Amino acid sequence: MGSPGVINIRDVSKKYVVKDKPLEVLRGIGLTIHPGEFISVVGTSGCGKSTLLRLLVGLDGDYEGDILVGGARVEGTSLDRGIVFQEHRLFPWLTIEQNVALGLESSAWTQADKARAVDEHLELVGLSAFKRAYPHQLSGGMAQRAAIARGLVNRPGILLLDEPFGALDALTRAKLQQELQRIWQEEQITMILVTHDVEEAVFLGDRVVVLEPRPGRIKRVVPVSAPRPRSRTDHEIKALVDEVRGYLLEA
Ligand SMILES: Nc1ncnc2c1ncn2[C@@H]1O[C@H](COP(=O)(O)OP(=O)(O)OP(=O)(O)O)[C@@H](O)[C@H]1O
Repeated sequence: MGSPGVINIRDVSKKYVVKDKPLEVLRGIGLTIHPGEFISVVGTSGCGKSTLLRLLVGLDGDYEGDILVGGARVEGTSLDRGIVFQEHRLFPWLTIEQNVALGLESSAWTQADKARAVDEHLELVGLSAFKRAYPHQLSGGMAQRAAIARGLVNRPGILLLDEPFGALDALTRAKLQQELQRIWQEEQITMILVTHDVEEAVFLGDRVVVLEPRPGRIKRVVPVSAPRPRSRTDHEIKALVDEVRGYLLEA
């Protein structure tokens, strides 16, 4: 675990059945994601972003085309792919430490290795002092950091993030974006972030995938070559934010 494989998404299409009628949500999605890359996915509401993440994580195997990780077809969920959602999904009756340890439930590690990994990941997200606290004692941003620790504790090669900062205020959000950038650089894993926030997508991504709706298709893949650590006031970042916004308005 830990060394991410290349992800090949080949001609992926997905339909749901709504009221006995097929609803085409994704059509002909093709993308190769390199190990250690940070990919941001943006698109208007309902264009299939979360659906694409569900297919990548292996929560839904009912689609056309292929999704391969390290050459092997995605079949169900895997300890090698962590996921973080918009709501932190921490259990209120467990401490932060116990919640993070849940990410290791099905791992074959020894208790000592598990305890060490939990401590290291609480440290990574700056929550060591809160390990014995309960979720209601944390702010929204701290709870989301705990969810990121839980997603990473198993040392997956890939972390999928579905609007992880969507419910946070602007300042907390900006802080967590910086943190996520640092964590991604430290962990050297592949991250795929779904977001509505174009600035966030450009600030964090090596490439920004712009989806167009009905059915969801890739409209553009925009490379972001600005050096890291990045600044939001960087000219290139600002110009790319405008460019991506332009594509979304056309979509
Ligand atoms: N389980 C399901 N059954 C039927 N339709 C679904 C299901 N899940 C999603 N859909 C439909 O698929 C389309 C894409 O949904 P999805 O959640 O992937 O979009 P999204 O781009 O993530 O949206 P948002 O940005 O609003 O979160 C929507 O029209 C949604 O109603």
